[in-house]
Formats: sequence, structure tokens, C-alpha cells
Amino acid sequence: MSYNIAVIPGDGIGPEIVREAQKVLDAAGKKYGFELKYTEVLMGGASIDVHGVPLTDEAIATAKASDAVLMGSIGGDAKTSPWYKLAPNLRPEAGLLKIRKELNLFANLRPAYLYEELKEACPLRDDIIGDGFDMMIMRELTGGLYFGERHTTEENGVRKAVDTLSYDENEIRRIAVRGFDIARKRRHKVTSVDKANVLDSSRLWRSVVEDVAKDYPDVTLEHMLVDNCAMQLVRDPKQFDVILTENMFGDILSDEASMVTGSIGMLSSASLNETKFGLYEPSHGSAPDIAGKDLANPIATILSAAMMLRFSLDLDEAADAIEAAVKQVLKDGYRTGDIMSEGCTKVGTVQMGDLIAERV
Ligand SMILES: NC(=O)c1ccc[n+]([C@@H]2O[C@H](COP(=O)([O-])OP(=O)(O)OC[C@H]3O[C@@H](n4cnc5c(N)ncnc54)[C@H](O)[C@@H]3O)[C@@H](O)[C@H]2O)c1
Ligand SMILES: CC(C)[C@H](C(=O)O)[C@@H](O)C(=O)O
Ligand SMILES: [Mg+2]
Repeated sequence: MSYNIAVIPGDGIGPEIVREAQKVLDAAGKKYGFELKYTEVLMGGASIDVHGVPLTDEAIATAKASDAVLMGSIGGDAKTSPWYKLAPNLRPEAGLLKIRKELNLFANLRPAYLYEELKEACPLRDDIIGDGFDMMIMRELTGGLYFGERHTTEENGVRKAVDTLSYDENEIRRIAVRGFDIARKRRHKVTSVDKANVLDSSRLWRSVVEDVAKDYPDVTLEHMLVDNCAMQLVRDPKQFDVILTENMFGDILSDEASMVTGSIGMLSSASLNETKFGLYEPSHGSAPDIAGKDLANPIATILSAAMMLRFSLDLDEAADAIEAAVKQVLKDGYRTGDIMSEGCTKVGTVQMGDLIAERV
């Protein structure tokens, strides 16, 4: 079998980590008898450099025509990047938001799982870690503050900026259904996170989620305010199975959750629409501080590639093999700098990719 994959290397560490993911995918293809045909697509700063915009219509068309999209990360260094001096719509990040909207990728799955082997890299106390934890953050990805009306004005020399947080019930229902469906395949618990003590949009969120829950009597639903959730994530992460939340809260909570799994370099993600199509990218950014130095952890991207095989291409066996290879490399004591602990062997981005590909 052969599949068409649009590849967006992006900016900063993006090209480095995507290269390693492709290496691992190709090893899996060889072993399990499939071929991935890659078409490179420019997005973010890489696209601004060439086309003057962060995402072209042609790039969107290429992504749409593919079986799935594999992405590195986009974004520049605010201190050195010329993009930041340009108009806001020329920001590299605008390309990412545009592709999410254009492809209707409303469901963002961010699994935060503590590998047995990475307990040493987890900043939490042993009694909090216990037997480890395993949660799925279900982040709504095409609504809320990111896509609400916004403008900046100036009146009498005073500048004012407005962002709008808006959701309609259909947007909430479809992500809630995804969350409950996933909970059914896991430990049957959904924690819906909102700010219903303040925000109207959160009160609507809570009411729609409760409605959806009626169709899932086998799944326990609890509501949690977002500030409490941020605290509970470090106090007792074991309590969470599926965290269901809106766009901005999910962005912030997933970075926090990543750190309790050892590093942001471990957190993969899948962004899905109503079909089998998806965009797969690590949850972290372009890390300009370590770009081009062979320091980036490619595991989040490699695990995202495994999700691509599983969700979009139905290549479950190959996905299992990649996940097992990651676990084995960690068991064998290899670590990139971000997850390094005593007694382990420090490796760079490329060697980590080689080691995982070998074990596939
Ligand atoms: N999905 C995306 O493409 C995405 C996500 C987040 C941020 N960004 C963009 O990335 C740029 C930098 O943002 P930031 O610095 O706030 O966040 P970041 O995630 O890029 O980096 C935060 C910190 O984590 C470290 N880090 C990130 N990924 C790592 C990896 N794989 N291995 C080892 N260390 C890693 C970085 O070195 C840095 O110290 C910004 O332009 C931002 O908008 C893009
Ligand atoms: C780069 C940025 C727009 C993006 C987001 O906020 O969604 C990133 O932080 C992420 O988590 O994918
Ligand atoms: Mg983020």
C-alpha cells in the first residue's frame, strides 16, 4: 500500500524533528510493507520567506489532497525574526491557525503519559507519581479566543485591543462527543474543564457537555474549573483520564501536563476532523533556543507519526511497533538532554531517531 503524506517541516527545530520521524516511518514501512510518498509543504516563517504569507492556497490544497499531514513546528524567535516587525497576519502562527480552520481540525488529542522509564525525569515526588499516570487532553481546536472577532483601536492616544471568546453549542457538542467516545475506550471518565463561575461561554460548555453525557451512562463526568485543574495536574495527575476543554485552556493545560511526563519533547498530538484525515504534530513549538544544534527531542514528533499511522492510515501494527521502539530506547537508557537523568546515555536528535528506527 502507498499513501500520500503532506509534510510541513516548518521553522526552528521543525525540519530536524520531522526528518527523524520520517526516518522512523520509513523503517516501519519497510518492515510492515507500506510506502509513504511525501510532499513538502511550506508553512509559517518558511512560507513567509518564500511566498510572503504564512500559508498559501496551494499549500492548503496539497494538504487537503493528501491522506494525512505530518508537521514539525512553526514560529520564530521574537528577538531575531524579521516577521515580528511585520503585520500580525504575517505571523508564522497565522499559518497554523489557518490550516486548522481550513481542514476543520476541531479535535486535538494530546496524550500525556508517563513512561515507567522516565520517572526520574518527572519533577513530581514519588508518592505523587505512584504507578504513573496516563491522560488524554481533548482540546477544542477551531473555536474560542483563537478564532473570535478581534481588533485593535486607538482613541485619544489610548490603544485598546479586543479578543472574543465565542462558542456555539454545535462546536461544543462535537468535541464533547469525541471526548466521551475516547473515554469509553479508556477508563470511562471525563473531566470537563471550564471557567463557568465567570464566563458565559463556559456555562454553555457545561450545559452542552451534560447533555452529551446522557448518552454515555457508562462514563463518569465531572466538571472542574480551569484554575483548579492547573493545580490538580501537579497535585494528583493520576485522577485524570480524559480532560475535555476549550481551545485556550487546552493549550495551556497541555504544556503543563507535558512537563509532568518529563518534558514537552515527549508530548505528541493529533488534530482531527469528522473523517479519518488528520494533522499530526508535537505539542511543542519551534524552540528557537535549541534549533540547529542537534539538541531537540524528536520523540513527540515520532509518537505523533505513530498516531498518524493508527488514526488516518489504519496501520495499527506499525504504530504499535513505533511506540514499542520508543519505549525500548528509553529502557536501553538513551536520553536527549531534556529528559536526561543520571546513569543514562545522552544522545542528540539524529542519534535518537536512528536508535528508534533500528528498534522498529
Ligand atoms: N504547534 C506549533 O508549531 C507551536 C507550538 C508552540 C509554540 N509554537 C511557536 O514556537 C515558538 C517558540 O515558542 P516557545 O519558546 O514559547 O515554546 P517552545 O515549545 O518552542 O519551547 C519552550 C521550551 O521548551 C523547549 N523545547 C521545546 N521543544 C523541545 C524538544 N522537542 N526538545 C527539547 N526541548 C524542547 C525549548 O527549547 C524551550 O526552552 C513561538 O513562535 C511559538 O508561537 C509553535
Ligand atoms: C503556535 C500556537 C498558535 C499553538 C496554539 O496555541 O495552538 C501552539 O501553542 C500549540 O499548542 O499548538
Ligand atoms: Mg501550545
